[in-house]
Amino acid sequence: MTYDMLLLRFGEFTLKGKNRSRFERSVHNHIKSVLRPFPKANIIKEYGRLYVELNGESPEALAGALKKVFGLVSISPVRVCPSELDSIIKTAVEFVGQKVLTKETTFKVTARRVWKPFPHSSQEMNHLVGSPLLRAYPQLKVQVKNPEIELRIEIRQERTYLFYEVIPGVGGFPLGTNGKAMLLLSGGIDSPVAGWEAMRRGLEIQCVHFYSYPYTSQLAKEKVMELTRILSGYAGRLKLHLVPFTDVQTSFVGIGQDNLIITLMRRAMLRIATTLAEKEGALAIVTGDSLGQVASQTLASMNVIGRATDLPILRPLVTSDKNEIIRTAIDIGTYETSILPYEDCCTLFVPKSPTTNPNLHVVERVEASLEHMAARIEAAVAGTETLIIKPDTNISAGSSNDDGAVVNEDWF
Ligand SMILES: Nc1ncnc2c1ncn2[C@@H]1O[C@H](COP(=O)(O)OP(=O)(O)OP(=O)(O)O)[C@@H](O)[C@H]1O
Repeated sequence: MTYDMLLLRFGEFTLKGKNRSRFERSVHNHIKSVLRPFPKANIIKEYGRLYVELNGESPEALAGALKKVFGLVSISPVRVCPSELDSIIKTAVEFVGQKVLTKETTFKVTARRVWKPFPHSSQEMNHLVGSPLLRAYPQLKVQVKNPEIELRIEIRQERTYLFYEVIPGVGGFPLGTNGKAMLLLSGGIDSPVAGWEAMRRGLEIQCVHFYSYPYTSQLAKEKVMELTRILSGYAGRLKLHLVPFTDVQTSFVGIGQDNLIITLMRRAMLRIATTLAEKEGALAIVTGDSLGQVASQTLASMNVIGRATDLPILRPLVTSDKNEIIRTAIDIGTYETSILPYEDCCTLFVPKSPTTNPNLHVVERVEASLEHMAARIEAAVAGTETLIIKPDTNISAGSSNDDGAVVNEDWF
């Protein structure tokens, strides 16, 4: 099938109101970044719409890449012709002729006259194009409901578009148009999905990962870097803050409060993430919590943990079932990496039965009794190494090692 262009459709919000130019700029940049591997493709902007000229690039491959662009509602590969009746009929006959038609292929024409000065209404066009098609291809049979072929024709002033398919995009808001947030990224299944959902809602994210060397390995760290690399495919590039958490975490061990360890750890994570957020100008913290999934994700736990920060905590997965989360993880490409068996610091020193109902006063009293906690938290922030990761970053080759930060210069 020969197509000339891809027609891109966006949510209404991108087309109207005072945010329009900001939204458009963001979408345009995002499209440019995902289409970088297709040098012949050319983005054109016309009458508030975006099109991609194929110039020989594969429409399937381009549509696959464009499914990473937030705010994009649907994509149609189109043939184009001048907005003149003869030309539209000729192009339609040729276009349908490229389809494999069996003995009785059901079809219909759905025309839409957007450019009102065009002399034939949408209804008239259905007949004016349908009749020559029936004459040219006697195997076609008109069927209004669920035909095998629906030839759609959109008549605009600049040109007319003919197409069959409307391929769904991911929707949401253009990247970064709703502010900035810190994503607490573990190596698990949930937090990368939460990060993707947050980006889809227009948030720019920066990832924060806590590791406890030597209890957690270099491989565990590289796994999180790889997850960040995959997520960066949706953002162009992402910052990853790697926080040394060993000192803070081990200070909770052996104080006779084993059932509170996870609560204490999570609160410390939030305090560190809040400081990093302030430095980076982020206004929220995103986590992969899903209500009731584990002890630290009961409502009572979330309540006590969440009070360690003044920033809003966004939990995109809070009401999702595990199966739904896994399905999204597979779709966005993070699942295979998430299930690699490298340990997360949260699984260390964890008691058999952590509390599901921590008491805020008790937790605060325990925290107040811990020596040098503020200094340990400060040291963790100071020791944080920040990487910039892009889709083509080679994680194992240029990665940081356990002795300190070795960051490949190309990443910046
Ligand atoms: N080492 C870590 N670094 C950064 N954030 C973390 C870390 N461990 C946990 N988190 C954050 O806390 C949330 C809850 O973690 P937990 O391990 O209890 O649950 P989970 O359901 O297994 O989540 P995930 O699948 O994302 O690991 C995670 O989704 C993540 O946002």
